[in-house]
Amino acid sequence: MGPKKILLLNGPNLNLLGTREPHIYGHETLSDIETRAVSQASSLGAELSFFQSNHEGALVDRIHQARIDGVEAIVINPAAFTHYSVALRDALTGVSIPFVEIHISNVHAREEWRHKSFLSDKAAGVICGLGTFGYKAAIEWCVEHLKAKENS
Ligand SMILES: O=C1C[C@@](O)(C(=O)O)C[C@@H](O)[C@@H]1O
Repeated sequence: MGPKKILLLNGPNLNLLGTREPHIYGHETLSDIETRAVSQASSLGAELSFFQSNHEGALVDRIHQARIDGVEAIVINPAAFTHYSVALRDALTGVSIPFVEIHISNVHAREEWRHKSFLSDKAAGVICGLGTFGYKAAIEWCVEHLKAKENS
């Protein structure tokens, strides 16, 4: 059996990380996050691919492709789509791949409409407010989870 496949997805405006409201989202760029994620996964014996889009349909398509590619876990920061996308929820539940929802900021300490997520109740877990460290924690969990599943 080959290495466990993990997919990292980022939604709209996260391509602007580094310059986008740094007091909320910090100074790291998306490329910093993706590069670190690839090497973290590989050091844990997994294989990570990544994708960012500002378009809901493109993310839906990538989620469908994940099933064809044999991806076993998804880490997703759905960004603004979190708060209103039935399509992303249906795509994630439709492919039946466990996913971790992550947010860089603590959405519960922000505007009330950010408290609602269309994904959280379907997620294996939700991480928010830990900055970009949340990605690292989510990836580590995915690898542990997949290993435990394999050995059970
Ligand atoms: O774009 C984003 C980023 C975010 O998902 C976060 O990572 O904190 C929080 C969302 O409310 C927001 O729309």
